[in-house]
Amino acid sequence: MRKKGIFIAIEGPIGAGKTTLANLLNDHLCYTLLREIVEENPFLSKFYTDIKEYALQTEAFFLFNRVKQLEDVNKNILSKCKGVVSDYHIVKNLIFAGITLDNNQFHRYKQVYNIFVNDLPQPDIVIYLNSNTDVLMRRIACRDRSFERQMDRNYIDNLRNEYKYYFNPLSIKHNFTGKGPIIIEIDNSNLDFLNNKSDRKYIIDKVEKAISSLGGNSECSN
Ligand SMILES: Nc1ncnc2c1ncn2[C@@H]1O[C@H](COP(=O)(O)OP(=O)(O)OP(=O)(O)O)[C@@H](O)[C@H]1O
Ligand SMILES: Nc1nc(=O)c2ncn([C@H]3C[C@H](O)[C@@H](CO)O3)c2[nH]1
Repeated sequence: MRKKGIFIAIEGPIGAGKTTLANLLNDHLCYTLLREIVEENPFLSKFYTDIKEYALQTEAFFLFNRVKQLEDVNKNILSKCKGVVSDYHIVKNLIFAGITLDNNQFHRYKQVYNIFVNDLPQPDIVIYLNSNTDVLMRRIACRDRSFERQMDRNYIDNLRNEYKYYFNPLSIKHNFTGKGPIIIEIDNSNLDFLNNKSDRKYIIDKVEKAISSLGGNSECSN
């Protein structure tokens, strides 16, 4: 019998489809949805005009907000044996900070990250969503957030590479705490899980299989 609810986190570069998939999975599973803070970050739009200048404030804000969100979710949801679908994993702080901060800042940021992350709930399942850079750029443009209009292709390319490094099977043990989550890697370049039933089933089947291997419940109870 599990003592905690199943915790599923979705990760991947900007525009990979995390929020879209989190909504869809959550509708299917009837878990609690945890959404990342975006518009609330007062530094983010300035960050996109001058990454070097605003990186430290931006990364610090994201880190401390996520720590608070995950502490709350642990106390109020997971510990009551209810499941959570999150559209981020805390490791994204290191992935972004690794390319936006200078070496000195990153070294100090990582020390703070490590202090907090050990006490946070770790996901049981991580869905790593990826797409090629052309598709990511196209989807970011279609979504048309005002602060992402001048998105630099090199930034997205660097992010994709950093994600690849973090989710490389050889480095997963080192990058994720505890015994490590079940990782489900999905290339979302040619899928359309919003409109295509079989694409949706493809993902849901994988997730349900992972949930049942953990002794969890993937059926909606209401
Ligand atoms: N498989 C797909 N096919 C077509 N469009 C998609 C697909 N997945 C996502 N999209 C679209 O791409 C855009 C980006 O998706 P979404 O907002 O879910 O990405 P995200 O990974 O949450 O991004 P961010 O990192 O910025 O939060 C949205 O407009 C969404 O509708
Ligand atoms: N610098 C930086 N660090 C983060 O931890 C981080 N997390 C998300 N984002 C940006 C990406 C999208 O524009 C938007 C939505 O994901 O917010 C981040 N940017």
